[in-house]
Amino acid sequence: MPSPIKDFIAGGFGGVCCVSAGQPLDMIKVRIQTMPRPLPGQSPLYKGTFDCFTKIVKNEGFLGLYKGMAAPLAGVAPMFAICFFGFGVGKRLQQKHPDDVLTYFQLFKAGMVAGVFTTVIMAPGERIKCLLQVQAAQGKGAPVKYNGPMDCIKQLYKEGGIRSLYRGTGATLLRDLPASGMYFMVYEWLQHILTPQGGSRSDLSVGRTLVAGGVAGIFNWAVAIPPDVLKSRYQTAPEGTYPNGIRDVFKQLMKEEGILSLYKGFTPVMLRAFPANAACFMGYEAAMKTLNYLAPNL
Ligand SMILES: CC(=O)O[C@H](CC(=O)[O-])C[N+](C)(C)C
Repeated sequence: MPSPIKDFIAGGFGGVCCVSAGQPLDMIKVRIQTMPRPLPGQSPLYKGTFDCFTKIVKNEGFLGLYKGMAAPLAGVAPMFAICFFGFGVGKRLQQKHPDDVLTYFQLFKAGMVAGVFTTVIMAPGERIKCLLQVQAAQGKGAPVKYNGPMDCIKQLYKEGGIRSLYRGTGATLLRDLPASGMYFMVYEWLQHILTPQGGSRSDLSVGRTLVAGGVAGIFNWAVAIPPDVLKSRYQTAPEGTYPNGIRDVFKQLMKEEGILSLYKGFTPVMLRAFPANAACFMGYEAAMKTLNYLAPNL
């Protein structure tokens, strides 16, 4: 019988693996999604993923790619812990008996439950992360508003209380409910179809777990990118820019940049999605196996 505590601990370890493997490409994604629109005759700040990568390394050093990583590590490990815990809850809510096998649609719904759980941490975490990443994009010499994640939390709270910290919650839910559903359903589906006949899903196979985790990450983001673009814009805009929330962001983007702007950052997102989530599920499964060995009754 899967234990909620083990789901929580193993999920947290999966999150640490995910951030470590995915941070540089996440940085590139947010920089591309939020770069200012070039004026007529000007060339864009970043011409693409590789250009953005080389500019960050040239202007800020290699460690520039890992700027703002303390916040994701502190936020993402608990977020993944809650996410895997929430997935477990979502599954249990639909089972009459712990051994009941769920359909893929039921796994999708359990993933959506995980999405609801994670938003509590994800919404403020993403707001802080995006603000710090965009601030870093302004380069050396530009005025620094936030001196790190804690200062960012304090200032946001002072400016607008909890509401300001949680700005973008609707957009985060819009992104993470279907995306998390997809994430867990695809992972379980691939684990199932890649398990050889006569083998068991619970035998840990590194190759199968990496493929299933990596592809689950790709499917997660295929669904998540458009709401993610709206969310990043909304969460990093000065107060009052979009009085009707992401509806205003959507209208402005459609008017000024067209439908393709909803896929801004597609390349770095997809380049990150496979390794980051392969590492995440590998970390989760390895931690779960270790916990089952060390503490079978937990
Ligand atoms: C948006 C996000 O954090 O997606 C997670 C995968 C990733 O690439 O970080 C999945 N999930 C939202 C289910 C935690």
